[in-house]
Amino acid sequence: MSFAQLRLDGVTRSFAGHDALTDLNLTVRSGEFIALLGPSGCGKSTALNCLAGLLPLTRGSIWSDDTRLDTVQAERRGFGMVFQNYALFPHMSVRRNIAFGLQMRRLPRAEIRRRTEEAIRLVRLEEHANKLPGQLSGGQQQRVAIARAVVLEPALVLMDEPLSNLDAKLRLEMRTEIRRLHQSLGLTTVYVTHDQEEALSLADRLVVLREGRVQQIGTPEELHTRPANWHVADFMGYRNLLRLRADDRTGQDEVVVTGHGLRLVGTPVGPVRAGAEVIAGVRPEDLRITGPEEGVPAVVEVVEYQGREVAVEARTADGVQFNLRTQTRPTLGERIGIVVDPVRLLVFPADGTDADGDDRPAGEPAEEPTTGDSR
Ligand SMILES: Nc1ncnc2c1ncn2[C@@H]1O[C@H](COP(=O)(O)OP(=O)(O)OP(=O)(O)O)[C@@H](O)[C@H]1O
Repeated sequence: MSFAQLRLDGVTRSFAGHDALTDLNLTVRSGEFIALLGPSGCGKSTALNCLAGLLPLTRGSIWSDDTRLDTVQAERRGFGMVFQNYALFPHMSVRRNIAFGLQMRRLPRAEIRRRTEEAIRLVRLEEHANKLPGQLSGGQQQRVAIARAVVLEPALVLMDEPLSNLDAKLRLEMRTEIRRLHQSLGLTTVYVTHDQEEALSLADRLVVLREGRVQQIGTPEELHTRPANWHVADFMGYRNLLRLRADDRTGQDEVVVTGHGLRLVGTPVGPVRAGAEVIAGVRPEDLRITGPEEGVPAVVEVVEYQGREVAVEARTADGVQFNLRTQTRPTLGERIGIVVDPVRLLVFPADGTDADGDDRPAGEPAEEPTTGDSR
C-alpha cells in the first residue's frame, strides 16, 4: 500500500482516561525520514504503535492518501517494523529469518531467493548468512532485523529505538547504515528515539514530543537554531537555561534580560512581554571566553578535556553557573569573562508558550530550568 502522503489527523490515545498522546497532526511524505523525539514517557512509542496498528486510536484518524488506514488491521497496512529487541527466530539461519516474510506471502521461489540475497548484501551480512542469530553480535542481529523488514519493500518502515541496545561505536555505525538503506532503497521511515543527536543526524524532519503533545515539527536546522519553546531548547542542547526577567525595553528583535546579577541582551522567541519572567537559553558552544574585563565575570570551576574541545563550568559571583565549550584551555580558579552573542541567546516566555503564540503546551513548567544555584 504505497502512498504519496501519510496523514495523521488529531491522533489521540489514552490509557485509563489519561492521554499518552494528544492530538498528533503530522503529514509524512513518501521518501521522508521522520524522527519522533522526546524524553521517556512522552508518547513516542504510543504514536508509533498507533501508526503500526498495534494500538487502536482513542480519537483521530490516519490516512494513506485518500484511504482511511486506522481501521485497517496491522498486518494489512504493509508496514515494516524494527524494534530494539530484534525478535529474530533463534532456530532459523540469518537467510531463513530474512526470507520468512516473503515465504509467508507465497512468492515464487526464485523471487524469494533473489530478494533475500539482495537484502543480505544490502546489510552486508554475506559472510554470516548461514549462521544462527545467537552466533551474531548485537549490531549484526539488528542488521538482520532491518533486512527482514525492508525485504518486503514496505510502504513505511517503523523503527522504535532500534539502536538502544548497542554500544556507542556500533550505534554510530548502524546510524550511518540506516540512513544509507533509507536512501538507497527509497524508503519512508518513522523512527523513534530519545537521543537528540541520533534524531538530528538521521531525520529530514523531527517531531519533538513532551507529555504526549507535539512541541515542534521541523528540520534539524530549524530545531537547532530556532527551538519553539524552552522545553525544546532544553532538549536541543541549550544547556544554559536561566530564569530571568525581561526589561522594559523589550523590542521585536532584541530584549534585555536581568536577574541574578546578570544583564544580557538576547533575541525574543515567542511573545515576550516587558517585565515578564523569561527563560534565556544559550548553547555551551555559543559562549565565548575572554578576559575578566569583558563580558560576564566568572570563575572557572571545572575543566573537562573532550578531545579537540574543552568543556568548562564557570560561576558568577551571584552563583549562576555557565557551561561553555572552547578550544582554549582555561585553568581552574581562573577569572574569565563570558561573552554572550545577542543573536544566540534565545529568550522564551517562562510558561513554555510557543513561538507562534500557540499556548497549548503552556502551564507552569514542572521541572525548573537550571539557574546555576540549583546545582
Ligand atoms: N499499555 C499502557 N497502559 C497504560 N499506560 C501506558 C501504556 N502504554 C503507555 N502508557 C503510558 O503512556 C505514556 C507514554 O508512553 P510511551 O511508551 O508512548 O512513551 P515513550 O515516549 O515511548 O517512552 P519510552 O521511551 O520510555 O518508551 C506514559 O506515561 C506511559 O506510562
